[in-house]
Amino acid sequence: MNVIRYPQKEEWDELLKRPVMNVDTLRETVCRVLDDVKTGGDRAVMAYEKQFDHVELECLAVTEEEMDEAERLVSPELKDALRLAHENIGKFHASQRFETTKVEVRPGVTCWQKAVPIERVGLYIPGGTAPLFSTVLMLATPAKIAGCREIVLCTPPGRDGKVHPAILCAARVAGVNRIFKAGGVQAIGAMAYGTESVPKVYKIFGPGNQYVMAAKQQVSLHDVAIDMPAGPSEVAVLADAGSNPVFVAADLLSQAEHGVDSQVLLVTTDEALVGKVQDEVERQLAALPRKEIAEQALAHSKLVVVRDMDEAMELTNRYAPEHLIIETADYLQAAERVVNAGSVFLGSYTPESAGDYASGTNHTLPTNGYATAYSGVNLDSYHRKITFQELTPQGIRDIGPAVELMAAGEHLDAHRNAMTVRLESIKTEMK
Ligand SMILES: NC(=O)c1ccc[n+]([C@@H]2O[C@H](COP(=O)([O-])OP(=O)(O)OC[C@H]3O[C@@H](n4cnc5c(N)ncnc54)[C@H](O)[C@@H]3O)[C@@H](O)[C@H]2O)c1
Ligand SMILES: N[C@H](CO)Cc1c[nH]c[nH+]1
Ligand SMILES: [Zn+2]
Repeated sequence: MNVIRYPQKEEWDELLKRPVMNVDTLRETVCRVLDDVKTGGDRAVMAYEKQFDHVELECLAVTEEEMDEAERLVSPELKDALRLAHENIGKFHASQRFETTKVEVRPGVTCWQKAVPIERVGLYIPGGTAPLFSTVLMLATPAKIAGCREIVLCTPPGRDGKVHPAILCAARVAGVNRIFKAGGVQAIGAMAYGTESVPKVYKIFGPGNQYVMAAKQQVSLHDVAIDMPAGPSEVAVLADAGSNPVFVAADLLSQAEHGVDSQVLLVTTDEALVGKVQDEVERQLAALPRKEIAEQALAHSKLVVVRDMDEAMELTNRYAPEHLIIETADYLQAAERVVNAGSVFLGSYTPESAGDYASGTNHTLPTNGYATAYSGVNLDSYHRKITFQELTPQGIRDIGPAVELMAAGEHLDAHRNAMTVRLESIKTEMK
């Protein structure tokens, strides 16, 4: 990991750059695969499954027999863990339910909003580097609470042509309706356009690698809504002289192991902590089975020493990390100053792993600086808000003249007239 001591502000942008792929190469692949899926349907998806996932499929849909087989293969302990996580995620997301309140903005003018579930949603579950069955719970649990009628899931199969059993088990726990074997760009295309077997959905959710993230952004231009850009994982850890280097190193490695393009950042006010964290990273890394992946991610990760907490906060807010762990003595005060982050973990005993799996918050979060503008997945992501209004004759009298005037000012006479005919009708009735 590169150590950067007391960088000048002019150096921050360079320092905070993510290890992203060449945009043109990415776009070229993404557009080609999407076009093929749009025209070729299932056959194109299967051809790309062969090319990218090295698997020959005869059909994309997961069968009931495969679901039952998965149920037998997953240990009772893991099933219990899935149920515990499902319960906590459910509790937290159910607490986000929207209450409809009617507001009488003027006498006779009443407005309200209603949250209506998106009827058919598509969930993408990553499976290239690791089978992220926890993501099934993160995406399907709020979809179910929101009341989405049809929950479709796509995930890349293994080389044996099967979906990882824990993904299928989690899907059953969370109430997913239909599951398809498709990964990467071809999965996003299948859900965006629909194929012979995969239904076209109204909104696609879920994280993925840079191909998946770029494909979601591409289809969102014309074809389907998406939750947000959620790509390679990242974490910034904010630490001071009192922080535990063992915990800090563990937290950095927990995200570095996600993928070679993950990025982890330590921001500290204590120069002496850097060496201790470096030693710990080396020690813990040696014991990791996914050592090679984490090593590559660490190559473009940084340990940054800053002058004080003010600078630390400014730097992390500029970075807008997907996850921010604050392990400083004054973490509650620091938390107040967070403006840009996907999800924040407070104190020494709150590792990001807690939120990744089981505390209840959602782990599907904006990356690559998009935390400046997007929220992570939450209950509202599965809703549309439809507004309603009702005007009485009293309301028409109250706001009618203003509407007439404004419509005339915009030279929209038909708009003005829709109000005028009502005002006249009220006058006539009163006579
Ligand atoms: N932001 C979040 O909320 C969040 C949450 C969980 C995971 N993640 C991230 O999701 C990512 C998962 O990535 P992954 O690769 O393990 O799984 P993935 O399922 O996202 O990607 C695997 C698919 O990528 C496609 N692919 C691979 N190489 C390709 C190529 N050269 N050209 C075209 N397509 C190609 C294949 O079709 C394959 O099925 C990780 O980066 C992880 O950090 C992010
Ligand atoms: N940290 C990931 C989001 O960036 C989510 C995850 C799933 N499994 C483990 N971690
Ligand atoms: Zn993680």
